Amino acid sequence: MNLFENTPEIIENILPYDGITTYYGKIFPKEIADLYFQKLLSEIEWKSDEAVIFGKLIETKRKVAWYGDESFSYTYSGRTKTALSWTDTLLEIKTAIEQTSGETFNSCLLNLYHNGSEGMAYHSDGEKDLKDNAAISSVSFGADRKFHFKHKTTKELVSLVLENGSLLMMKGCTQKFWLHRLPTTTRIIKPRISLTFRTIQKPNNL
Ligand SMILES: O=C(O)CCC(=O)C(=O)O
Ligand SMILES: [Fe+2]
Repeated sequence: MNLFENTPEIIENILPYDGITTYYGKIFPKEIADLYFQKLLSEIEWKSDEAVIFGKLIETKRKVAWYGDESFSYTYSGRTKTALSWTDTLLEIKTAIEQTSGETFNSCLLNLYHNGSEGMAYHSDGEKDLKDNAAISSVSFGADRKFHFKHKTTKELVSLVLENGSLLMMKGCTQKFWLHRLPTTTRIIKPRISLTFRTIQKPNNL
């Protein structure tokens, strides 16, 4: 596959200050992105996510999965999860992302949003297991969805559309200063899969 056949317009930094978030645009051609969407839909062990909201354990409609180099444990939204081993498809995508960005990753959190009624509320990914200031790259397949950033103190908003086959990379101090969310919408009736590649810090005794 030649990733550079259709070199997309790169937006080096979509944030005005306090972080670096690069939008690489559609790094996969449509046919390849559609194929990856179908493969991921059937191959990944999708599970409902669990979150504690007002002291109650809630199951999300959005499905999630967690893959990595080793059986890492990772705490996300207050719940601890253990990573499954990479599939061939995930390794292929990971290699493409690493080549495009020059960054490396050891794990990936996947999200499946069945339609626009499912999203993710404002948060930042600064959990203690994540390496400080390491890049987080988000690959999108399926329906195009809006993505919002909000500065934690100035409240400035930045919005973009994450397209089918696109790559967004959050790095530097982005997580420290900015929240991000995937807003819900009634307009979108098709599903979307996102892959967020991350670097989990290994405990010192491993
Ligand atoms: O689906 C997305 O693009 C965002 C997912 C996200 O922010 C996360 O998993 O932390
Ligand atoms: Fe996130």
